[in-house]
Amino acid sequence: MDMPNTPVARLRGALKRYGALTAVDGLDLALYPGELLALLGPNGAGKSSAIGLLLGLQRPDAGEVTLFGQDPQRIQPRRQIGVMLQNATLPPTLRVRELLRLTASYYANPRVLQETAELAAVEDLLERPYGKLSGGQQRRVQFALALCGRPRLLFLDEPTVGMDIEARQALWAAIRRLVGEGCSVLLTTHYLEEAEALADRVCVMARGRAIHEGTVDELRARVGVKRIRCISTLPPEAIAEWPEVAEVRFDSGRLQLTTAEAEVVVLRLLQNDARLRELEVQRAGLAEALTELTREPEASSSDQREAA
Ligand SMILES: Nc1ncnc2c1ncn2[C@@H]1O[C@H](COP(=O)(O)OP(=O)(O)OP(=O)(O)O)[C@@H](O)[C@H]1O
Repeated sequence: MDMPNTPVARLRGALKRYGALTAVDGLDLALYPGELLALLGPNGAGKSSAIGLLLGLQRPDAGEVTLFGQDPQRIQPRRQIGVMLQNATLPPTLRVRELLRLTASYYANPRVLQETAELAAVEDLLERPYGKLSGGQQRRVQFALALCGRPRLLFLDEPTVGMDIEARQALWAAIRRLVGEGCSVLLTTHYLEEAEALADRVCVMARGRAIHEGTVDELRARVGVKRIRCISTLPPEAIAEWPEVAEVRFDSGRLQLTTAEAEVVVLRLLQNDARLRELEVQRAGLAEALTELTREPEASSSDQREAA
């Protein structure tokens, strides 16, 4: 799939191992100017490791990593990014105003302090020592620090953890505004509604790899799939031939069908099997779909991945 622009951040066949564990397993990922890409996936999928590679915090064992077309450890690309990681440690005695001034001084063309404070909704926290703030307030300050340098690219690793609903929605509004100004954003989140609210594109990771990439609508379309369970005398091989049926399984005496057209399939089942019993139709939610997408395929493959 060709995109017209050059990526602002890119991983090509990136591999990162920690001892015997492969955290990032030949990952290709590209982020384009002005887009918000959400990186989704279960705990340990490799999202933070992928961000660590893009930030130059870790070096890949194989593959290529570029930030604005350059090595991420070089100062020029680093000056154009803002970062909000999961475990930020900041000096607790410094006041928020001081932290913002200090961080802004690293950038060539930072925002004025008032604008940063307003964007991140930290105006009322400016005179408070960082260490005395609540968890949610500290996250807002970390967001302010990430955007104060007017970055072209923002890395937001689970930015709204610990925030109440109001703070979360204010942060979403701020992110939208930044993207509207042309800033690119790489976001990781476990809140699917956050990805739905913000992302142009999502990349679902599992076991260090990208297993699904596309728009939120495309992910939703996969979610649109329903599961039908029933006890039937119809042979599974015959049902597998029905055009609306994507998958047939036979498990503990029950048929389990996957389909995007549940009503049509239910009708055919009822028409063809007068003795059909225990019919159930389940819709996969977004969270369920992600679980489905990222399920460990075989015990053996995870054993291989973590083999000592
Ligand atoms: N510094 C490290 N040393 C050893 N193993 C690590 C290190 N960092 C990450 N890992 C392992 O690499 C794998 C990927 O971890 P990573 O933090 O990238 O996942 P993640 O998708 O960001 O997870 P989460 O959603 O929990 O933040 C995990 O199995 C983790 O235990």
